[in-house]
Amino acid sequence: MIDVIKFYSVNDDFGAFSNFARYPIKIKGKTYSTSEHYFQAMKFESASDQNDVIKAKTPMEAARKGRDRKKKLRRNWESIKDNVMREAVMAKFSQYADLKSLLLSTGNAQIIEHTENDAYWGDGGDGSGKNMLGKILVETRERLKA
Ligand SMILES: Nc1nc(O)c(N)c(N[C@@H]2O[C@H](COP(=O)(O)O)[C@@H](O)[C@H]2O)n1
Repeated sequence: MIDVIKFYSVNDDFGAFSNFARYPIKIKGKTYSTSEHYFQAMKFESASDQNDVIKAKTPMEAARKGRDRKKKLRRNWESIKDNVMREAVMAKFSQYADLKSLLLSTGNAQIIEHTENDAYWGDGGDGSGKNMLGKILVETRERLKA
């Protein structure tokens, strides 16, 4: 029984867990090319800034646009970002039966976004990061089991 699952690249065994995986999601009647597009677009209040992210051709481009500090970040972004991620991840895993099965197939394993590029959503590469995305995936799995 695997008790720790690590992912990062979309080509990893569990690469579908990455927000960069190409699964369009629908939230409040709008379609986003990936969960990364949704997450990055929600950083902004202005519809034109959101649309600029939404129209990005790749999740990496969406991330670059979302990280562009020339755009005006939502005032309360730091306090809402975990819930925005929860919403994106739940949308993705509830809208695709194959993804839901993959997530449920991990049983009770810990899930870790393993990367030195990210010490908040990921583990920072050496385990010192918060691994918030991994934790939200586990939370989502438990909600989908219920
Ligand atoms: N592929 C990739 N490259 C990076 O540089 C990353 N930091 C991540 N992590 C993902 O980035 C998203 C959040 O980005 P913000 O730094 O909050 O803008 C989130 O999807 C992480 O899983 N991935």
